[in-house]
Amino acid sequence: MALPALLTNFLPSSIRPNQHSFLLVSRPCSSFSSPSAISSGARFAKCSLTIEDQDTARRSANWKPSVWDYGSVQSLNTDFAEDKYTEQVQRLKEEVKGLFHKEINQVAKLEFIDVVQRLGLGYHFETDIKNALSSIYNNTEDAQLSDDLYAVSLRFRLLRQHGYNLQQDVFQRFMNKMGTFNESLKEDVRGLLSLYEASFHGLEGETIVDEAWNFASKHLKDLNLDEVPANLASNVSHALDMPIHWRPNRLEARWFMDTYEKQQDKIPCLLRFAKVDFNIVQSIHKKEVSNMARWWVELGANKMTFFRDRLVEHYFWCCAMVFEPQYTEFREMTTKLTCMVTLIDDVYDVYGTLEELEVLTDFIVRWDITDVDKLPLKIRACFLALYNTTNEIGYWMMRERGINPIPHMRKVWADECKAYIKEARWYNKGIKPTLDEYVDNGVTSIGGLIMLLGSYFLTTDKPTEEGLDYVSNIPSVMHCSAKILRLNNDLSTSSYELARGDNFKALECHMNETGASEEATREHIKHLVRKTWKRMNRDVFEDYPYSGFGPFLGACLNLARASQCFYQYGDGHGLPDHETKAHIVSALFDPVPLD
Ligand SMILES: CC(C)=CCC/C(C)=C/COP(=O)(O)OP(=O)(O)O
Ligand SMILES: [Mg+2]
Repeated sequence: MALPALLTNFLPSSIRPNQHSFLLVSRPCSSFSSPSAISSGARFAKCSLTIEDQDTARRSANWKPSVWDYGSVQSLNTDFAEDKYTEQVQRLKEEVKGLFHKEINQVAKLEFIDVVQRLGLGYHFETDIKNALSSIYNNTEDAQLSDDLYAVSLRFRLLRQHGYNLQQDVFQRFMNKMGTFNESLKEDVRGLLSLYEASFHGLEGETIVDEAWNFASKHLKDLNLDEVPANLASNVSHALDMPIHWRPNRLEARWFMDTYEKQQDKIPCLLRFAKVDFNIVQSIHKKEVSNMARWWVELGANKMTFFRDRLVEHYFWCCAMVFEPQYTEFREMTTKLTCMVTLIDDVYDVYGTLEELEVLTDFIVRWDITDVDKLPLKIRACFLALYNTTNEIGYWMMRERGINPIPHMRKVWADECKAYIKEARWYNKGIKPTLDEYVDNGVTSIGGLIMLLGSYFLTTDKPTEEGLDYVSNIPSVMHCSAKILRLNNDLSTSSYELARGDNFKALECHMNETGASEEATREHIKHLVRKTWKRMNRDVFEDYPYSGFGPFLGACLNLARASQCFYQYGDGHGLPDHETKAHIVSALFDPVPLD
């Protein structure tokens, strides 16, 4: 019997135990034409055409196939799920819990909390951390907490992270009459680094925190790292690459374990706990991603090669949003929704003609499959996949949690498809929107809103109609998260998108509107990203009227963090065979070695 295309596409090339190469697909793939420079203004640049579905001329993105072998993903080893590790972790947890009650000075306590969080263990000690920070917030007697740049910045960062709106004035004593930081502080590398990390917790209008960011960034970049102790130097490079506040916690934990290991004053039971816990949680994630691979293969999604086949990457986005072990339903169902986002995004951006997309939009807005045969075969299959997946999740929610989210999900899908069709019309009519018009629409067309809606109702035991209404009306925190995702995406993908024939993205809109250079435009968009982070930092301080919002707020921050990481070095979603692959291997597939 001939193998279906999916299986022949994903046969493993070689198997090497103890490495994850066996998970990777090795086969020649069509080369992706390199993008023309943005600044060349290639508005309707070349794209290859193929004839499919009723002889319609279509664009093609020549997507690279998945880098993962789905057969291997379905049979991942989940050794750390065994009882012996769970028992070990319980013992270690008790031991570490005891350390929270040890009498140590306030700065040492802050450092301890920071290490616990960076090792990925914060979720085990939410109450202990809350209690410790509350007493540190109320302590005004420890001189080091107000006079030492390192300690003041660390305290500011951790308190802000946990919802205390500490005033920016705490940095005033390090500044001169000109309103800038004292130049002598540039010798204090540890202090500068701590100030730099703290400055990412600023709010709009906080000029002192902005100045802190300018000052610390400049002097950290100017350092000769060869003259700095090795571990500190490595922390500085890591921070300049991406601040802690913008990093997905699982990736940070994996990196930080190796760094902490080299620290002279490390606490061995804490490190051991971090390693074993990481591997246990990873085993849960592996089980989930293998379930997802099974679903994807059974769906036969490979037969629709005109969209990006990125199942594992989609799962990784969801895992970055909410990683804690108890949220399997969120990760699995939202992975399915994210697959649908990519599928439908590619139908609108590349595959469909404007006329077909107008009809498709009408079907999605009406949420009605009557006369679905009016749609061309492949587009019909996509619509049905999206429709069935959404309804299946709605049915599960009704059965398990007694509430029907389908009307809310329908609304978000409808809004998303209306945003897509607007972009398709712009493209087809040669309309060049202003940056504001574009971003306003782009926050919806990036697809994150459906994932964030899911992060409310799929992580809450008792979702309510009021909570669903609130989230589906897109509160500011959710809007900011999607905006950061959109801007980061455009910073990295628009040159490719223009080359294959897609609408103007943020960069081109701004360049077209203002005549600014590509370089200046990139700086402007990065500035908008930082500005949006500041708004989101404030939004998480708000009092939310509904219970069970914790994971939702975390997911908003974490989706933005995931976008910082996926798009940091290019299009890590569309072309995921570099940094994204390495991230997935280290966070999802490779256990931490235990000695
Ligand atoms: C986190 C999410 C939503 C992941 C889903 C993948 C996705 C649609 C990415 C953006 O694709 P793109 O680069 O083609 O975006 P667009 O076409 O909107 O510019
Ligand atoms: Mg697209």
